Parts: sequence; C-alpha cells; structure tokens
Amino acid sequence: MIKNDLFLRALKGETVSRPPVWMMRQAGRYLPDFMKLKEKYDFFTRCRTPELATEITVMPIHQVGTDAAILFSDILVVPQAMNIEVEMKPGLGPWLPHPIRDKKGVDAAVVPNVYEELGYVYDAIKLTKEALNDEVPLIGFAGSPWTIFCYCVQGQGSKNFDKAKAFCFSEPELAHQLLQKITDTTIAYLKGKVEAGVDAVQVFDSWGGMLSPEDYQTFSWQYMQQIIDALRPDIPVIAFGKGCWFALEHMSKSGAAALGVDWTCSPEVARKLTNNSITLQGNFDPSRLLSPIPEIEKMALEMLNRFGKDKYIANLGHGILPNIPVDHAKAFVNAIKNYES
Ligand SMILES: Cc1c2[nH]c(c1CCC(=O)O)Cc1[nH]c(c(CCC(=O)O)c1C)Cc1[nH]c(c(CCC(=O)O)c1C)Cc1[nH]c(c(C)c1CCC(=O)O)C2
Repeated sequence: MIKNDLFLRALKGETVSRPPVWMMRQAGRYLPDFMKLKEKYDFFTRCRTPELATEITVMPIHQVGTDAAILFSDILVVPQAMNIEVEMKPGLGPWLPHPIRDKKGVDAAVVPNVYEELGYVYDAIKLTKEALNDEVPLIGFAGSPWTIFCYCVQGQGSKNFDKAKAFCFSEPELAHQLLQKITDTTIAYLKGKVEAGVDAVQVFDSWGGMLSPEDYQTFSWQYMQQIIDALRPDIPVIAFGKGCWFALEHMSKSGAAALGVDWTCSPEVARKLTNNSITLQGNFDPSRLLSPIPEIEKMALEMLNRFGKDKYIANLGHGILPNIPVDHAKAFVNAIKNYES
C-alpha cells in the first residue's frame, strides 16, 4: 500500500482532500544535486545505471516534496533499443547520426526483445521502488509513437519537425510502418515497466501539436489509442499531448485515466471539451515559475480553483525549465499542498 495515494486516487476520479501535485521533468536540471551528477556522468550513463537513475528519481521527492515520482530516463531509449543510434549532445540535445528517410532505414528498425535491450530500465524501477519505500507512487513513461518518430526522421529537435512531416506526407506507407514498429515496441516496453512495479504510466506526445487535427488522428492518436487499449485496465494511463487541445474531446473517450493539458488551453475550455468526465492534469506555464513567489502561489491556487479540487492533478503545462530556482518550484508545490477546501 502506498502511503500518499492522492495521485492514484485522483487518477480514479475519487474525492480527495486536496489535489496531488508533481511536475513534468521534475527529475532534472533545475536541481543542483542533479547538476553535480551531470558533471560526472554523461546522459545515457545516468539512464543506464540503476543506482544513478534511482538517486535522481528520488531527489525531487525529498527536495521539493511532490506527491509522485517519475523515473529518471528518457523517451529516446526506445529508438536506441530499436537499433536506431541516438546521442545526447551537450548544448544541442538529441542527435541521431543516421535519421530514417527511406525504406532501408525503416527496415533496419527492429521491434526488440525489451527485456534484453531495456533491462536496465526495469532494474532502475525495482531499485527506485525500494528507495521510495511506498511513500509516493512511481510513474513510468514513454514518448508517443509520433513524438519518437519525429526524432527518428528529423534527426534532432526542431521548431516544426518539417522533415518528419514531409516523410509522412510523401511516404505515408513507410511512415505508418515505422510508427507501428515504434508502437509495438512501446507497448512491450510499458508492459515491462508495469511488471517491474510502476504505479501509473504517462505517454508524452510532446510534438502532437505540430499536426493538423486530421493528421493528428492519422499519424499520432491512432497509435496512442493502441497503447491505451493494450495497457488498460491494469494500469492508469495519462495521455499528454502538447498543443493538442483540439483533440481533448476525442481523447476523453479513449479509456485513458487522465489527460494532460498545456497552458494555452484554459481550465474551463479543457473541462468543457472533456464534458467534466475525466481527470485533467496541468497546466501552469513553466515560465511562470520565474514570477515572484507570492505571484506563483496566487496563480497556482487560481489554477486549482478553476480546474476544481477533484478529478485534478496539479502540474505544469510542460517540463520544468532548467533556470527555475528550487524555492520557486517548492512554492508552486506547497501552494497546492497547503490548499484547504
Ligand atoms: C521530448 C522529450 C525528450 N525526453 C522527454 C521528452 C518528453 C517530455 C517533454 O516534452 O519535455 C522525457 C523525459 N526526459 C527526461 C525525463 C525524466 C523524468 C522527469 O520528467 O523528471 C523525461 C520524462 C530526462 C532528461 N532528458 C534530457 C535531460 C537533460 C540533459 C541532461 O541531463 O544531460 C533530462 C534531465 C535530454 C533530452 N531529452 C529530450 C530532449 C529534447 C532533451 C534535451 C533538451 C532538454 O533537456 O529538454 C527528449
């Protein structure tokens, strides 16, 4: 039994004394202790060493006090396991030396044995569960097939992922083949995470908002739906689509336990689109954590009141930025924790 089960209860839509709070990318670069480890070990070493991944995962629980932990790892370990080379270049971010642009590239991507290729993630989950000592739940995650596809084809981060979109529209059959391979791998990967002990999973569709509503259904959502169908009802799934407010109504009927909302969609619109039927998570503008602390506290409470106390998980609308002072992150978390109805 998890001692602080607010997050799991909110996912079930149960009545709670206050909403739970966590922050996307909470195990990361705004924490001074994380930066110390970053000096000593490169990115994928941190991901591949269960002791390091565990140490980083529990940092925000002890130092910021969030109500859930999210495993330190990256969405790009999945293409790595599929035989697609991925590097993390300091100052640039993800870098794929051989982006996929043709049939040869698609054929070279394999659906791996996840236990062989990603066993280090499962070891990290088991070790983290021990370290957390059932204090708070542990979230496992994966990128959406579309978001992974974006990196595999574009070869690096991008403002518009033009090459990834061009591949979809000029070679749709090949694009769908690759998306399906990523989906099959992701389903096996997440099932393994559940077996290893995660309490919920979040699928990050960080670049879904690059697509028109129609293309979103074709190239992103149908694959997200496959993942949700494969995992439920064993484990709650949070579907987060950055810039995907236009799909919220459709997503609310998917069987997901909760939907992530970014800060460009108001709480009222998100509730209306989802007909008040599902738990929503979000949506504080990450840059607003740079405001003075009293303003952060006021805005966090306002956000809570607008979403409502129940069927709600307080969070940012996207990942926390590296330049956020830790006491500002703490002020955000505490404003939610001090809420009294
Ligand atoms: C698109 C995406 C990636 N990775 C991820 C996403 C989806 C979420 C989102 O949209 O923000 C997901 C991710 N990446 C990381 C986590 C850890 C857990 C957590 O959320 O706290 C999670 C959930 C660690 C990380 N992943 C990365 C870092 C920073 C690099 C480092 O520590 O050396 C961390 C802490 C590297 C990474 N990884 C990725 C990028 C674009 C970058 C470089 C730029 C950046 O940092 O934002 C791909």
